[in-house]
Amino acid sequence: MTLHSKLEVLLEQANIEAEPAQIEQWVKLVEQLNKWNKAYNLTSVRDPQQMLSRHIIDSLVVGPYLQGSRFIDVGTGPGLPGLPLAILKPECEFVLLDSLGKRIRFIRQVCHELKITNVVAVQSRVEEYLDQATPETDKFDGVISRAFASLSDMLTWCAHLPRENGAFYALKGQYPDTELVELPPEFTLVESHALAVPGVDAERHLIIIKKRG
Ligand SMILES: C[S@@+](CC[C@H](N)C(=O)[O-])C[C@H]1O[C@@H](n2cnc3c(N)ncnc32)[C@H](O)[C@@H]1O
Repeated sequence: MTLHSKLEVLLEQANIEAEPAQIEQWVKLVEQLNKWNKAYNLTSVRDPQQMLSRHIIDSLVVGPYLQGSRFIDVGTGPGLPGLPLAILKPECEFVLLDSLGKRIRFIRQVCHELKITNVVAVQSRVEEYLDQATPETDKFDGVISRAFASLSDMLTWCAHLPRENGAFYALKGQYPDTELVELPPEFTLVESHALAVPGVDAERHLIIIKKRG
């Protein structure tokens, strides 16, 4: 089965509607991940067919929960989940941030090749990116992360990034009971969702957290 047809099946199973041009961009993203993986050590998933479910669909299932128009993906690595989401939501702006230069160079190269215009890739430690004095317009409706840090560390390092009423979206494996007990007191869990990811047997959960009002 080609990557294209396999992705079409997975998208249908996940109830994700997409234009042919978007499907083509996700396939090209997988091809770029596969091409640069050895040189840049981008992901431990080596099989492009596996990348479709474990990277593309696993990122896209977050899409329906995002509220707003400006997002940051912290610890994005090779652009996950930020790049698949930016392709899904071309009307939104995405900042993709990672401390490692080679991952940011990969994202810039992919954006150039795939003509993705709603992504800005930033090399920085998240703790050093923006500060309390940053205007609201430069802050974010959503701070997204996957496989980045404990909830407590993520919230502490990223507390200055959301706009007023903005949210944190953390993509986790098993439901993170222990991490939720240890949330810093100024934050509260607003929603959690068990996610079904076609082609992925492991548990997936989306945790949505906000600052207390
Ligand atoms: C395990 S990888 C996950 C990458 C991607 N989100 C994914 O799901 O495949 C964690 C990433 O976080 C980045 N990272 C770790 N600490 C960071 C920090 N303080 N600021 C920015 N990036 C950081 C690492 O360079 C790495 O690319």
